[in-house]
Amino acid sequence: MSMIAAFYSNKSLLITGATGFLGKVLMEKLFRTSPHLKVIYILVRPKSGQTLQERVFQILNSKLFEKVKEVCPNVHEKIRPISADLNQRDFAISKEDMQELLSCTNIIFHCAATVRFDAHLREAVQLNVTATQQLLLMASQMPKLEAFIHISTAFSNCNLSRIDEVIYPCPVEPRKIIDSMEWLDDSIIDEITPKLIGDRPNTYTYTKALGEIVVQQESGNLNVAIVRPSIVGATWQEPFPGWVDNVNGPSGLIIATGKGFLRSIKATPMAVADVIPVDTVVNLTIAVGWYTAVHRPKSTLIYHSTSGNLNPCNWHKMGLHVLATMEKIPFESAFRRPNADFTTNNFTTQYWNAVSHRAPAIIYDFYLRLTGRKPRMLKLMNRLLRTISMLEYFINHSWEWSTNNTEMLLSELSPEDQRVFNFDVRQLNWLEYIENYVLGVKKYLLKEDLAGIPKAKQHLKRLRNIHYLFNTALFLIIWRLLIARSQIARNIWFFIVSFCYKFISYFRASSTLKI
Ligand SMILES: CCCCCCCCCCCCCCCCCCCCCCCCCCCC(=O)SCCNC(=O)CCNC(=O)[C@H](O)C(C)(C)COP(=O)(O)OP(=O)(O)OC[C@H]1O[C@@H](n2cnc3c(N)ncnc32)[C@H](O)[C@@H]1OP(=O)(O)O
Ligand SMILES: NC(=O)C1=CN([C@@H]2O[C@H](COP(=O)(O)OP(=O)(O)OC[C@H]3O[C@@H](n4cnc5c(N)ncnc54)[C@H](OP(=O)(O)O)[C@@H]3O)[C@@H](O)[C@H]2O)C=CC1
Repeated sequence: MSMIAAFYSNKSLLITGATGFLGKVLMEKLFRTSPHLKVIYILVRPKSGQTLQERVFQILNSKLFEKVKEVCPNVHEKIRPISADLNQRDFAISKEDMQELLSCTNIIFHCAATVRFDAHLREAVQLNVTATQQLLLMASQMPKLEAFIHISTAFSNCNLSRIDEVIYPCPVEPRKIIDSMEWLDDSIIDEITPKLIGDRPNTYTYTKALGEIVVQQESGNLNVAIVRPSIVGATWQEPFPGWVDNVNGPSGLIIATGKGFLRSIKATPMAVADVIPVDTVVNLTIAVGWYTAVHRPKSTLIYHSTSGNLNPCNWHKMGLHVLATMEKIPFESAFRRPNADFTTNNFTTQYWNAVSHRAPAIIYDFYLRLTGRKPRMLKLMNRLLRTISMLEYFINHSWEWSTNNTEMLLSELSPEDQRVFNFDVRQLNWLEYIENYVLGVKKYLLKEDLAGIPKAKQHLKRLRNIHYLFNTALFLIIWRLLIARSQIARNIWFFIVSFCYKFISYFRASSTLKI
């Protein structure tokens, strides 16, 4: 029997960000391994015209939760959605709900965040720092609380190249930043943002670092721990391989590559691609919840959920694996054949962006116009290039994360727990993982039927022929223009033609002689 699964039985948990990528996988695993847990409170806001109940219904009826419904048929009774907006004071939670949360919660998993790289500093501070502070205040009023687990990111200190499982200070105290956001207007915030974030690439990583300091400073007597995942990817094993439901991080780039939009990218091929499967992160998080509650470490422990130092894979290898998989499992209706070259400096990046990305988009838009349709490809391409430019920082640097606490925790688990809550990334086979990832993107994100693979392959063949035809036509046109204008080109042309003529004559003569 798993000790960790038994620990969560009969417990009341509170999860923020449960409707997000990581939160859903966390809920799924908790229900599947501890079907006797009492309740999971989730803080949810109404969104896209859906009520809380509709959002929960949609999650429970997704493929991700199919296995849960077998082991825990009354799962819908065990999820208690609480209307909350983490941007509001007291999260806009009703008095009754707040009372219930305060008196019943045993463990908190704080996953909610804005993960956008372009979030305005005010918005990022509100969600990633102030909301964490408020949640800690709530937690301090919970008599039954056993552990508070905060999800941060391994990139919160990405301005350093070697990162230990410790909290690093920031030059300006989070409390001062929180206060200043209340009275500074947007234009001043815009002006000071670059100075505050310093050598970090965006407000996301900066505010996640501030969030960690808040956890350390304001946790009082609570048992707290921080989990820092790196680049979270599709599931490795559970509940089934390759599950993913948003385009963040690598998933969007896999789509862009498979559909033939992304053909080159500025990346350091030998830099470590620190991707970590979402189920590995979730297993570690659940184990951390158990360990923090049961062992009550004296200080706040940080756990890195990274792959680089235990099972490294670089971007070059990953790119090759992705492309090789796309040969076998192509995506439907690709714009061009999947291919991806690495560029290493700004000049070649600009050149290939013009030649490989914008030029084909302009030609395609011209074709759309000719056929009476609205041009859209250049706009789409420009948005993609903007997105890529924001991700570039992470594929052009390498980091070394120590994983002492994570390895210590693994050694503390019973063999059964190591199996049920496996977060040993050394067992990950990258080739197999990437194949399942690409397949998962096709099935769960693009919702493409596998029966369409032969047609997709046919389409790629057609694109290859168009590519050859286009290149031949282009070559002939350029050559014709050159011959018309340059004596050197004419001389070369006559030389080639006479050489071919002589070669053919010699070949004919020798074959006649043999007869
Ligand atoms: C095992 C996987 C291997 C991966 C290999 C990749 C496959 C390529 C093979 C080819 C070989 C080349 C290999 C090169 C290396 C690949 C790089 C791999 C990824 C590196 C990712 C680094 C992430 C670092 C993570 C740090 C960890 C964290 O803690 S944060 C969590 C992650 N957060 C994010 O990822 C958020 C990033 N997104 C944003 O901030 C915003 O989306 C935006 C600011 C970029 C854009 O915002 P905008 O308002 O314009 O609109 P939005 O609605 O959000 O999206 C606009 C359009 O862009 C598309 N989109 C969004 N994200 C991505 C994406 N990651 N990749 C591609 N496209 C993306 C989105 O669909 C929208 O499309 P349209 O509607 O059609 O315009
Ligand atoms: N994905 C990754 O690559 C990585 C993620 N992380 C961390 O993991 C955690 C989870 O990330 P991930 O699941 O990918 O992110 P998602 O963007 O998928 O999910 C974010 C969650 O936060 C919720 N949320 C956002 N704003 C509010 C609000 N105002 N009130 C209530 N809820 C809100 C969202 O709710 P809603 O559905 O209503 O929008 C959603 O449930 C984050 O802390 C992130 O920093 C760390 C490293 C890498």
